[in-house]
Amino acid sequence: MKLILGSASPRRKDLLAQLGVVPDAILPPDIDEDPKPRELPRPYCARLAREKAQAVSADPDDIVLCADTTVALGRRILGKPADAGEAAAFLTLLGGRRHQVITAVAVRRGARLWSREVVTDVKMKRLSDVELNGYLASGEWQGKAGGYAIQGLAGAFIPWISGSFTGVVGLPVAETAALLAAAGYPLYGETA
Ligand SMILES: Cc1cn([C@H]2C[C@H](O)[C@@H](COP(=O)(O)OP(=O)(O)OP(=O)(O)O)O2)c(=O)[nH]c1=O
Repeated sequence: MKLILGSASPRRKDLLAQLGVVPDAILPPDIDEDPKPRELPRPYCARLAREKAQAVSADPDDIVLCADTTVALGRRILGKPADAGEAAAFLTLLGGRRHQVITAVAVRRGARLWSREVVTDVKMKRLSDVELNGYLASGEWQGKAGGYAIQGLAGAFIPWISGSFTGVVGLPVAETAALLAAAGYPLYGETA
């Protein structure tokens, strides 16, 4: 049995390491991340995590771990901004409001799949022009759902969350540990 992390995200590798888990291989899947018409954020996020897990090729006994993080403003899905202009638009929408960060985790072993979604409420303060421009110049928005990363400079914009900090960063470690255990991964070194 091998553990395959199906993710290009360095955050996910680091959060797994927090659990003492080092993947045997990292095989990022390449799937279409476009939402379907009228698709809501939570089902969208869950679908993407499952599709990522199905897209990684693995031996029947291997465990594949994938996740997706989606920022939701009401029914609206804010993905990874294409450019600084879109990041500015997202941050302007998010500032002064509460939004949700959903991370869906999917673990697959052969034909069996275990998955969970973790929803965290996040409050972002309204950003001044200096804060917004400084953040855009940092480049930290790149590759981040909603155009920000709580674990970096944008932490200064977030006075309050309710839910899972590691979920916002990209991999909720408590739920991930439970899913890995369900799939038979020896998390605490135990042998089957
Ligand atoms: C909201 C938020 C998101 N993010 C990141 C986590 C994810 O890497 C990214 C959302 O994009 P995802 O599509 O979930 O993941 P990814 O494209 O980085 O990697 P892969 O699909 O290969 O697993 O946003 C943060 O790092 N901090 C945050 O505060």
